[in-house]
Amino acid sequence: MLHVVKKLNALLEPRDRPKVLLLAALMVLTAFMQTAGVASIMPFLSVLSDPGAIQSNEWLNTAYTVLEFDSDRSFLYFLGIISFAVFVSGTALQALTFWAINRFSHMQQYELSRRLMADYLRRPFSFFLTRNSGDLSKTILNETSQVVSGAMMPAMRLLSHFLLAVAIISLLIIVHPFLAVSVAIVLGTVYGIIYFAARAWLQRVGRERVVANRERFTAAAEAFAGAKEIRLLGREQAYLERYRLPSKRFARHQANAALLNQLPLFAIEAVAFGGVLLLVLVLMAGEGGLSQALPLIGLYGLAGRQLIPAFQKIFAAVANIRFNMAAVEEVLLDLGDREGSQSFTKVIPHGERLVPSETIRVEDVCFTYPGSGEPSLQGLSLDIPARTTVGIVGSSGAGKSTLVDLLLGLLRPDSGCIRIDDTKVDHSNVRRWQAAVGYVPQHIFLADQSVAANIALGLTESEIDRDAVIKAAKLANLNEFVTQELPESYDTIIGERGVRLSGGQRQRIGIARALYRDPDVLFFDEATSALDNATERAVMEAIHNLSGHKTIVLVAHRLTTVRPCDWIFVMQGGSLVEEGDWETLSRSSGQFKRLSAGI
Ligand SMILES: Nc1ncnc2c1ncn2[C@@H]1O[C@H](COP(=O)(O)OP(=O)(O)OP(=O)(O)O)[C@@H](O)[C@H]1O
Repeated sequence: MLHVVKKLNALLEPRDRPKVLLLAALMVLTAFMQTAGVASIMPFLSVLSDPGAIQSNEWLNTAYTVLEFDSDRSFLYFLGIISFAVFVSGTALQALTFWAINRFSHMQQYELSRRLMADYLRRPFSFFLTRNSGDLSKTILNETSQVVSGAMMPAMRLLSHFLLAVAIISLLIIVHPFLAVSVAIVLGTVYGIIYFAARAWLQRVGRERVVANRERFTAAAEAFAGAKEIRLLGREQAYLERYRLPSKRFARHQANAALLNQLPLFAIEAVAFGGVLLLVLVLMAGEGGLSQALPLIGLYGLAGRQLIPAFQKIFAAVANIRFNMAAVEEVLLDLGDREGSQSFTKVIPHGERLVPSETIRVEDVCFTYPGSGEPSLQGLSLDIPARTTVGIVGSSGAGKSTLVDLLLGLLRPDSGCIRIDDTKVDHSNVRRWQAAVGYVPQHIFLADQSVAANIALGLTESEIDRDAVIKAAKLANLNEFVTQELPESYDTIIGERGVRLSGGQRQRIGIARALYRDPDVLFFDEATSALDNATERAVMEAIHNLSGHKTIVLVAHRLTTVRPCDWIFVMQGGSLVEEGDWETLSRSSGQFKRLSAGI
C-alpha cells in the first residue's frame, strides 16, 4: 500500500500536496458528522420505545431538565429534529467532499496531461526518434485520465470511506462491542476473500490493458497516416484487424475489471439481509424484548446503510487502484525532464542570435543513432564559410540528413563538435544558434490553419507580421499562387481539413516558413525535390539571390541543384570523401563523378 501512496504522491505537483491534506481534513469531519448522524437515532428510538428512558438515562434526563421540556412528546419531537439535522449535515458534508474530490481529481487530470505535454515538448529531439507519436498521444490523452479516474480518485474515495467505516465501527463497538466486531469480521472476510483471490489477476489485466491501449492507438494513427498506401495495396482489412484485436482485448479487460468492482455487492447484500434477520432474532430473545432491541436495531439499520456502501466502495477503490497501477507507472515513467531537455524560450531578439561571421565548423564529429549499432557519421570534419552557398551531396544513406540535424542542433554529436566561429554549440547556446537558422525539410508539415499562420508557424493571428509573411512568400515564389488562386488569399485555410496543396506548393510554404523570420543561415534538406523544373529554377534563383547575405546549405539528390553552389561536399558512408567547386569535382574521378553518372 505504501508504494501505491508513494507513486500517487509522485504524480502530484508539490503545490497540490497541501490540497490533499485539506481534503483529508474535510473527510475526517464528514466521517465524524455522518457517524454522529447514525448515533443520533439511538436517543430518539430509546424514548420512542420506552418514554421511561427520559428518567432512567442520565444524559436524556439532563437534556430534558436543562432545556425545560414539559412533555415527553415534545421532547421526542426535539430528539427527532436533532437527529434529522445532524443526519442532513452529515449528508451535506458528504456531498461537499464528493464535489471536492471530483474537482481536485479532474483538475489533476488537466494538470497531469499539461505537464506531460510540456515534458515531451522539452525532450531532446532524439527522444522522438525512438518513440511512436501515437503512443505519446495515448499517454497524454488517455492514460492520464485513466490514472486520475482509476487510481487518484479511488485513492481519495478509499480514504474517505475508510474513515467513515472506522468511525461507524468505533461507534458500534462503543455501543455493543461483541456485535460490532462480529459484523466487521463478516464484512471484512467476504471482501477480503474476493480481493485476495482477484489480486494477481487485476495486476495482470491492468498491464495487459496498457499494452492493448498502446496497440489500438498506434493502429488507428497508422491507418490514417498511411491511408493512401493502405487503400492502394488493399490492406484495409489487415489494418482493421490490427485495430480490432487490441481494441477487443482492451474492452474486455475494462469490462471485467468493472464487473469485479461490483461483484462483492451481490454477496454482501445476501449476507447483510441474513445478518439483519439474525440480529433481530438474537436481540429479541434477550432481556427487555423489543423496547431494548429497537434502538440497537435502528442503529444497525442506519449504520448498515452507511457501512455496506462504504465497504463496497473501499473494495472497488482497492481493486481499481490495483488494476490501474500499470497506467500510473506508465505515466510516471514519462513524467519529468530528461538529460538534454530544454526549457521553453521566448523569442530570441536578433541581436542575441549566434550568427557566424567567419565559418560554421564541423569538427571531427561522430554520431550513432540510439539503438543503432552502426555509426551514421564517423570523424566528419568540414568548414562552411559564412555567407556562401554550399551543397552537400552523396548517395542515399550517406549521412546527409544526419549531418543537417547535427548542424541544426537537434542531435548532439557523440564526440567532436560544431562551432560557430570560435563558439562551440552546446546546451547553453543552442537556442541562440537555432534562432539564427531557417530549415526546409523534405516533407513539409501543414497545420490546419491559414496560409499566413502556416508561414509564421506557431504564432497567434495577432502576433503574425503580415509584411514579413508576404516578403517570405514572394522569395519562395508563392505570393502569386496565394493571391491569385486561393479564395481567401493568405487567410485561406490549408492543411488536412482545408484546401489541398500540391507537393510543390507545399514545399514553397515550407520555404516561406523558413524565410519568415529572416534567418542568417538557411538549410534545405532535399527541399526542392518536389518542385517541377521551372519552379525549382525560380526558387533556386531566389535562394541564390540571397547568397552573399546569408549562409546557405543545400542538401540535394539532383546534382544540378547544387551546381551554382560556391562549394560542394561529397559524403559517403558517414564520411566526407570529396569537396570542391563544381568544375573541380566534375573533373575528378571520385564519388562525385560516380554520382553524376548515376552509378
Ligand atoms: N532514426 C534513425 N535511427 C537509426 N538509424 C538511422 C536513423 N535515421 C537515419 N539512420 C541511419 O543513418 C544513416 C544515414 O542516414 P541519413 O538519413 O543521414 O542519410 P542521407 O544521406 O540523408 O540519405 P537520403 O539521401 O536517403 O535521405 C543511414 O544508414 C540510416 O540508416
